[in-house]
Amino acid sequence: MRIALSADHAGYALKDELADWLRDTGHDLLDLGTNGPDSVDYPRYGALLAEAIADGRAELGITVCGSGIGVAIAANRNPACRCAQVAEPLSARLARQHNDANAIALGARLIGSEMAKACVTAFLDSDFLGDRHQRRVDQLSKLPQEID
Ligand SMILES: O=C(CO)[C@H](O)[C@H](O)[C@H](O)COP(=O)(O)O
Repeated sequence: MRIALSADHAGYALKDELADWLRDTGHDLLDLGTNGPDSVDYPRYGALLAEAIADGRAELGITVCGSGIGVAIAANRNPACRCAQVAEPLSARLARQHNDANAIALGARLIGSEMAKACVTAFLDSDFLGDRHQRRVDQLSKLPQEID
């Protein structure tokens, strides 16, 4: 399973730290940048992550900006992406179990690297529970056209 990573300038250092850690633990990664501190705009990096998931280059994604909010909003513009902004591991676990999230967004200005790693571990170690949650995820896929 390949994991895509992306970040803006506010998130690239945490993204790179997570990439080193994930590589060391044997994960296959797709690093979509950015790769330095020069200011860039987060919509591109949220969108690049979602595109990699949509076209099958990655199964899961981790995206980072200052708060995690901007990249999450951008990623979720792609209907193939269900990206949850998380700041603690329970939310990361529930995002997989209930929402079948295929990406998480982290805020490098909000949480430290140990909390970020705890979120990533919870996300990667959890599975979608299906059942009633599948019905709701199916409904998400039909939005905004069909609201019962
Ligand atoms: O999109 C964001 C907020 O929703 C991110 O935190 C960005 O990283 C942030 O806005 C970048 O801010 P900067 O002042 O340009 O570094």
